Amino acid sequence: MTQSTHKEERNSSELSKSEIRNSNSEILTVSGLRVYFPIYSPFLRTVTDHVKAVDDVSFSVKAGTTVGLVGESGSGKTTIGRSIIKLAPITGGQIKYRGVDIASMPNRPFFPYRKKIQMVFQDPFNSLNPRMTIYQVISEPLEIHFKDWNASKRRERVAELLKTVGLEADHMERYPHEFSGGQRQRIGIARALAVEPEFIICDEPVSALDVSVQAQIVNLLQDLQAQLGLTYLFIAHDLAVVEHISDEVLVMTGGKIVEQASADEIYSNPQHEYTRKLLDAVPQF
Ligand SMILES: Nc1ncnc2c1ncn2[C@@H]1O[C@H](COP(=O)(O)OP(=O)(O)OP(=O)(O)O)[C@@H](O)[C@H]1O
Repeated sequence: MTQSTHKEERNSSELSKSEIRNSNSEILTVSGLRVYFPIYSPFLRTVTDHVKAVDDVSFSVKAGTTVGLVGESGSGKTTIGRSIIKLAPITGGQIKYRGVDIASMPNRPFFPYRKKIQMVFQDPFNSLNPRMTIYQVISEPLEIHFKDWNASKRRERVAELLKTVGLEADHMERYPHEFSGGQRQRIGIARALAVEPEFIICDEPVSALDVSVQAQIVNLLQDLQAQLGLTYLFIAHDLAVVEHISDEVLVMTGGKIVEQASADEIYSNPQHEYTRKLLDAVPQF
């Protein structure tokens, strides 16, 4: 990529960020999404059934907002997140990003969308390669998406990203095991931010952390949303975690969305029995 093309790309991404902040339009629309995993019988040597991990799911996410996706383990939350970035095979339905159907898109044209849509994973320790320095971890997506950047430009960007997530620039020479769980999640967030995404799928980003650290990471994500106009799909198994960060909440069980409402409505007037069950599990202080 030439320097001028790169500049144009940065300008257009800055333009789209201000558009995001100023618009309240839908950035992601999922319609009738199905993800069925085949169950193969080694005895019969054929597919005998399917796990309906995601079964006719529809929802949309407005730009600059957070949609919380809540449900118990195995309800299909991660599969939805993974299907948005083509890490899970889509059986049927549509996923539109800014009006373009990305579900049916081959990998090559999907590449620029993959830059706009990033994922933050649950377990920061497992998701970071222990043999890579923090510089290598964060600069990896830069090498993929900004191929014309030289090493000094990448170092500059990594230093800036570390400061953005509340760490020090000289942390880039260290290894993941030298950081606490909360710091490692900050590193995971810096890596996701590296390529200037618009939309971040946060897959249980605080579930592995102590409660006090959870609040710090949720606050950081909220600050970043305000600064950068980010849109989040925030996955959690616990309604308490999504309460403060979500504008809308989707409640999921058995591959289906059973309730969809604003965070306030979900808490004050839950309609579905399963939502009430999840609320009963929220600790009272
Ligand atoms: N690659 C796969 N092959 C077969 N079945 C799968 C695969 N991935 C997920 N599943 C199944 O799909 C269902 C939904 O899984 P998923 O991980 O999306 O749920 P989840 O709500 O995110 O749960 P958790 O919080 O435990 O990750 C589960 O029954 C799971 O076993």
